[in-house]
Amino acid sequence: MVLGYFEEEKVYDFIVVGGSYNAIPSGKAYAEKHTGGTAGNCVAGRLAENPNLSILVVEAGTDNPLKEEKISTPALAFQLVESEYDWQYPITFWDRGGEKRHEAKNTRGKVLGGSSCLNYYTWLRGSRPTYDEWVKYGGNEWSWDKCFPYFQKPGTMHDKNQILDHDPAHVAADGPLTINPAVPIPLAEKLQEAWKSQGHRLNDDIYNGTVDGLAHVCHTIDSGHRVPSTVFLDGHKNITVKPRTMVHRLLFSGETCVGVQTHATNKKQSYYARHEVIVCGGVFESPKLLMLSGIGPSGADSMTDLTAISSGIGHSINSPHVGQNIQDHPVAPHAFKLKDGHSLDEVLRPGVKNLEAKAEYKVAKKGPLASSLLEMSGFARVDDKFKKCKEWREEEEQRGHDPLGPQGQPHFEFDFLPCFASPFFPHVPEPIEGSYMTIVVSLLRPLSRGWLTLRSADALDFPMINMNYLDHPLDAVALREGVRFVDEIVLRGDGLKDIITGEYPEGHVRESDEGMAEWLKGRVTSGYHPCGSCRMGSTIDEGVVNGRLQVHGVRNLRVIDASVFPIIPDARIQNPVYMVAEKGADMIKADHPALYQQKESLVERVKGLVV
Ligand SMILES: Cc1cc2nc3c(=O)[nH]c(=O)nc-3n(C[C@H](O)[C@H](O)[C@H](O)COP(=O)(O)OP(=O)(O)OC[C@H]3O[C@@H](n4cnc5c(N)ncnc54)[C@H](O)[C@@H]3O)c2cc1C
Repeated sequence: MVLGYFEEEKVYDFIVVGGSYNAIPSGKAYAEKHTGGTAGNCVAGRLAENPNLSILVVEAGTDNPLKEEKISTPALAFQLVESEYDWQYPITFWDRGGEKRHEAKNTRGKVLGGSSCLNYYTWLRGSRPTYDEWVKYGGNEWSWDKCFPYFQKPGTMHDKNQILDHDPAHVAADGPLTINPAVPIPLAEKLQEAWKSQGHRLNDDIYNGTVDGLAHVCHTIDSGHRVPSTVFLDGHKNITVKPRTMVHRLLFSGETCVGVQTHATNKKQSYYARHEVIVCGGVFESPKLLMLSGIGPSGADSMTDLTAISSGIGHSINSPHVGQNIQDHPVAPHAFKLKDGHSLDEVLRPGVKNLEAKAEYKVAKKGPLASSLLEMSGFARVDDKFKKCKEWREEEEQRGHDPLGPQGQPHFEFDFLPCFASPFFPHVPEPIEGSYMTIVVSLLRPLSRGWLTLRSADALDFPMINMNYLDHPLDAVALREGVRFVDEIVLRGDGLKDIITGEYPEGHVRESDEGMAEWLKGRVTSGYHPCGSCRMGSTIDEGVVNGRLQVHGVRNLRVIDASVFPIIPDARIQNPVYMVAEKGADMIKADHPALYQQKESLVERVKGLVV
C-alpha cells in the first residue's frame, strides 16, 4: 500500500487501540515502572519484539497509575470503584416485562493498563470442554489443547513457599507477568474444614482443564505489588504511547483500515498504520468503536450508515453481531457476621490495626495490605439440587443435556472474602464495625445474553448497555440453588458454623423459592467479567471476527480483547484475556512472515533436519 500522501511521522507499522505505557525513567521504583492495559499491552509488547518496527499505542486513560497507591497496593483495590480510574459505565441490569432494574455503574479500568490495574488479581482459566466449544466459532486453533500453551505463555509462576501441591508450570511458564499463590489470610483453614466436612474435596490443581473443589488461587501480585500488563512493554523502545488520547474513529481507504482518528485535549489527530490496526478497547469500547466507524448492525434505527461516511468506509458494513452476545457471570453476593477477630475488616477500616498494617506494608511490602483479600475459591457442580428443580429438568429434556454445564463444567465459582466486599454490594451501606465474610456465588455458564448499542454518534458518549441478567428463567433458579449449596457449607460445616453470628444486612430468605427469587432480584450484580460483544464466528452472519481475530467485511483490522470470546470461560477471565492476546499476537506475526522471521521456527526446522 502507498502511504506517500500521509505525513511520515504519523505513520507506524501497527497501531494498538487501548493499551498503554509510559516512558520509564531508569532507576525508578517498581511502583512507578509498571503500568499498562490488559490485552493491548500484551499484543503491543509482542509485536515490538522486532525492534525495526514501530508500534503506536493509543490509550484513553491517564498515565502513571501505579503512582496511585490504591492501584499498586493489593488490598486497596476495592477503593478504585467509581474513582477517577474507573470508566463507570452506566448499565441497565434488565429492562423487560415492564420491569427495569437500575442503571448501576460497571467498573472498567480507564488508566494506563485498563482493567488489569483495577481487577482483583485472581489467575484462573476455566475448563477444557468450554474451549473445545470455542472451536465451533473460531476453528480448531481455539481448542483447549491449542490454547493451553498460551494460557501459560504470559506469566511465570513462583511458589517460593510451596503452597501449591501441583506442578507450578501448569499455572504459567516463563512470560513477563509474575504469578504467585495467594498469601495466607484469615478463614482459609476454617473454610477448608467446613468444605471437607460437607463431603467436598480440596484441590489446588485447577489449571489443567478440570476445575473442581476448593482451591488456593494464584494471582498477579509480586512482592506486595499489583502486576499489570505493562511488563510486556519493558525494554521496547520502538513503542510510542499516546496516553489520555481517545480513538474516535477508525479510518478506511475503501474497505482497508488504514489508521485511527483521535482526540486529545480538544485536538484532532490522525495516525496511520502500514500493516494493521488492532482494537483492544475492551468489551464495551471495542464494539462501540466499530459501530462509530461504520461496522455494525444496520437497520432503521442504526447509526452505522452515518458513521460509515465519516470514517471514510463509504458504505456501512452490516455486521449484525457487533455489540450482541454480551455475557457476564451474574453473581449473588451475601455477607455473614463473624465473631470478632476472624476477618480483615478491622485492618481495612481506619484505626490502630489499620495503622499497624500500613506501617508493615510500607517497610516490608508484607502483611494484610499486600494480599488480594482472596485466598480460596471453590468450584462445584450441584447436580443433585438441579435435578429437583422443574425448570432445570424441562430445559435438560429439551436440550438433551445439562443446560448449565453440558460437559461436566463446574456450575459455580464461590469466592470467600474475609471482609465486607463493598464492590459487590452497590446498595448496601458498608458496616462501620464488626467482622464479616463475603461469599460471592458466580453462575459460570449463564444462559442469558445482553447487548449494547450506540447512544449517539459522539465517541465521548457511553454506549447503551443492557446486560439483561436473569433473562433466561433458569439463571435465577440456578443462582438460588448455588446460594443454598454454599450456605449449607457455611452454616453447617465444621469450623465455620461456630464463628457465624448473623447476616448483614438481615433478611436473607432461604427456605421459600419465591422469597429467594425476590431477594435475588435485588441482590444480583456483575461478576466484573463481561465479554463476547465482538464474538468470533466463521462468517459475518455468525460473528464479528474470524478465528484469526480479523474483523469480517474489512481488511487490516483485528479485535483482540475480552469482546471476542464466543462463550464465557467457566472461571474468572483475566488469564483467558491474556491467552487471546498472546495467540492474537502470534497470528499477526504469522500473517506477516516478512516482518517476523520466527527464530523458534528456524530452530525447530534445524532440529527436524537433525532428527
Ligand atoms: C473490578 C474488576 C475486578 C476484576 N477481577 C478479576 C479477577 O480477580 N480475576 C480475573 O481473572 N479477572 C478479573 N476481572 C476481569 C479482567 O480484569 C478483565 O476482563 C480484563 O482485564 C479485560 O481486559 P481487556 O483487554 O478486554 O480490556 P481492558 O483491560 O479494560 O482494556 C481496555 C483499554 O482500552 C482503553 N480504551 C477503550 N476505548 C478506547 C478508545 N476509544 N481509545 C483509546 N483507548 C481506549 C481503556 O481505557 C482500557 O485501558 C476484573 C475486572 C474488574 C473491572
